[in-house]
Amino acid sequence: MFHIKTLNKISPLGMEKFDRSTYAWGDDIENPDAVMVRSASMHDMEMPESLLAIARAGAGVNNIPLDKCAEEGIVVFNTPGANANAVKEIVLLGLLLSSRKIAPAIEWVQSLKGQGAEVGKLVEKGKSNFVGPELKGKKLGVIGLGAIGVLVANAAISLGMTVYGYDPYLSVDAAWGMHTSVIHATSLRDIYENCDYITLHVPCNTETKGMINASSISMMKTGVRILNFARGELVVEEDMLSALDEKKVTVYVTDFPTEAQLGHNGVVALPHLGASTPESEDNCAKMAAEELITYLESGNIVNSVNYPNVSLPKSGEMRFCVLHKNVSGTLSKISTAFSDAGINIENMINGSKKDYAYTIVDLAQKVDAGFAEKLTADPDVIKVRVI
Ligand SMILES: NC(=O)c1ccc[n+]([C@@H]2O[C@H](COP(=O)([O-])OP(=O)(O)OC[C@H]3O[C@@H](n4cnc5c(N)ncnc54)[C@H](O)[C@@H]3O)[C@@H](O)[C@H]2O)c1
Ligand SMILES: O=C(O)[C@H](O)COP(=O)(O)O
Repeated sequence: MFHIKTLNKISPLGMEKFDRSTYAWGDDIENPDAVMVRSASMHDMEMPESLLAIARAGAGVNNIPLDKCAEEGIVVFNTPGANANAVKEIVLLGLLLSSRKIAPAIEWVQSLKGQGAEVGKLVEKGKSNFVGPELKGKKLGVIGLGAIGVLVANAAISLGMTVYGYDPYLSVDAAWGMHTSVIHATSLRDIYENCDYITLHVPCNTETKGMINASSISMMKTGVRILNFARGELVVEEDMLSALDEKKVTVYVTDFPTEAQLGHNGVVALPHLGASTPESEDNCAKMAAEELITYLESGNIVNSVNYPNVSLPKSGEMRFCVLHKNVSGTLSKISTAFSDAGINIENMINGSKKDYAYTIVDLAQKVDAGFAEKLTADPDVIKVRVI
């Protein structure tokens, strides 16, 4: 029986993937084999010894201590692209919200309640306060051309915008999916100096944290509109609020509001709604559940963010799954341990990601599962599972 702890509300369509005869799940599970999470922060959580894997039903994994998990042999997954369409759609809304003064206009119209037959006249008189520019013909800079950035770039082309895209780590798949009219920005400066609208679609990490700050804003066009549906920490808050006060930035649309931003002139704040559609919640939950089932039942790793993706069709009678450090000699130590014990390896695969590696060993015959302890005795071996 596998036990899955849920730290957020996860779509039932995902949880239904787990077979009730072999899985139990809930938010009160103790000593779980796996965790399903959305945005709940796991940084201060004690990781139970039983924990083998964490699946983030979503894209951003900055709520999970990835290195600590890797050190403890806990494989972390996310669900690449599963919520990208939902975010693309809300970014299009964000572009319009940043241009057409829609939020204050809606608020103002509501304030006319009680004006009776005068409402029509008041609307016509007041509407000039809410004039805003069209998107067509304007320049949009997309920073980060992954699952979301590419969809946003392509959609903006359809709206008649000129799109600049910046991503020094662009994947081949993303390049194939991108509209050929997207202009290749070779530096952030290209984006900052040229664009009327800038939208962020990068992960939050040590490289990107605070990338929008006084210095980067100083390179931008006066009146620029900035959209942040990626993570609040990408933007230095004080610098953004000053830039709004100085009218250097016209509008900052954010999905990650803070106390200081609420009510600040030029801030359009949404309550982290990017992925909140039934479709994306279902997609993410289903993909996350499938990743956990695959890992727990076969040891194959698909879509991990802290261990390499390694899959091997199961052959033979017994499988050893070895999570280990990516240091030279470990792989040969593992295979030598089997051959020294006279155990024949039927099939074997290995992969590495930064400091960590994963090896799957299939054996033609069953051996004493206690052999796993022999492998774990090696200081470079983190965890061994026998399936
Ligand atoms: N608001 C929401 O609800 C919501 C929903 C989904 C994702 N997100 C956020 O959006 C981010 C992107 O999501 P995604 O699904 O497109 O992820 P993704 O991994 O498909 O794409 C991220 C892209 O950023 C690029 N990148 C990384 N570092 C970069 C840098 N320094 N400069 C430029 N590009 C860089 C990568 O090469 C990759 O192409 C997530 O990490 C998450 O934080 C927010
Ligand atoms: O990174 C993500 O996928 C989004 O921020 C969505 O977060 P959520 O699952 O909490 O809505």
